[in-house]
Amino acid sequence: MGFPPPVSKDRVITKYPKGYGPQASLQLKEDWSLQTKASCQDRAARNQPWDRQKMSKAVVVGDLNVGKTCLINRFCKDVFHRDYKATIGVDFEIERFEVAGIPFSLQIWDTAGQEKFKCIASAYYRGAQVIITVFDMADIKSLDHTRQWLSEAMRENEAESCLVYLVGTKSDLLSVEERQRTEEDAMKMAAEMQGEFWAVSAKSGENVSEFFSRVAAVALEDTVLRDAEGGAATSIAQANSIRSDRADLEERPKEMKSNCC
Ligand SMILES: Nc1nc2c(ncn2[C@@H]2O[C@H](COP(=O)(O)OP(=O)(O)OP(=O)(O)O)[C@@H](O)[C@H]2O)c(=O)[nH]1
Repeated sequence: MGFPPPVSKDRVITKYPKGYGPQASLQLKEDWSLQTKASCQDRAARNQPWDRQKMSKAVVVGDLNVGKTCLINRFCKDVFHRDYKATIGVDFEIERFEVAGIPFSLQIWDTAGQEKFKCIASAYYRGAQVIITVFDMADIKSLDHTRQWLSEAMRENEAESCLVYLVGTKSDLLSVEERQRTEEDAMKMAAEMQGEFWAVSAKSGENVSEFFSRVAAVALEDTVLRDAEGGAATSIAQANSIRSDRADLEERPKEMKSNCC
């Protein structure tokens, strides 16, 4: 089976990461629950094989051109491209973390915002524990559309509950006043979605790794608590379904793309 490569230092999360701000989140706690910490200590002591480690699926949705791919690329590869290249269908990256002492992987699915590719992308919403709805802070219409993106993602996903994030990108393009106004509107939308708001810039890197660290820490806790409720099989079953998603993505016949588009 072998050992996985070590997790890079900036993916080791020992302290519960803060949210974007007190008004941006419904969840203001400052640490993992005692149950989560006890469970993590227990798992770390048992040193479980890496192929049975916890994994969560996050899907990133939103209008075309809002900056979904750039956000993921900034976090996973630390690059930023100025030129727009539309995502065709879906793609994903896996980022490995160590959270509260245990290995944890976040699978981040980048989906196409273009209408003609939507039917490919929505087939991959299934099994997502985290839904990240993205809008462009310099294009207020894209904020209005996040409601629709979230409801479609929830419908296709079929999960009972999800962790919801509303992310405003391109914060570097706004003046202080514009940013303040847009953030106020976005925080209202996030509250309506029962989600958490973040403002980021893939160009400058502002808040990108803080955001994904927060997602990883919250998702790990959610997974641990679900396991405690539903038996240890939950996250392993989920990891298996994620693996089969990858196989599906690679093997799905080309005709699906041509039928859709
Ligand atoms: N100034 C600025 N431009 C950005 C930022 N993020 C993305 N962009 C630009 O916005 C355009 C679209 O970015 P993408 O990440 O490709 O958008 P997308 O949402 O993935 O688009 P689809 O794949 O069509 O759904 C590109 O030209 C990027 O350079 C940012 O933080 N600041």
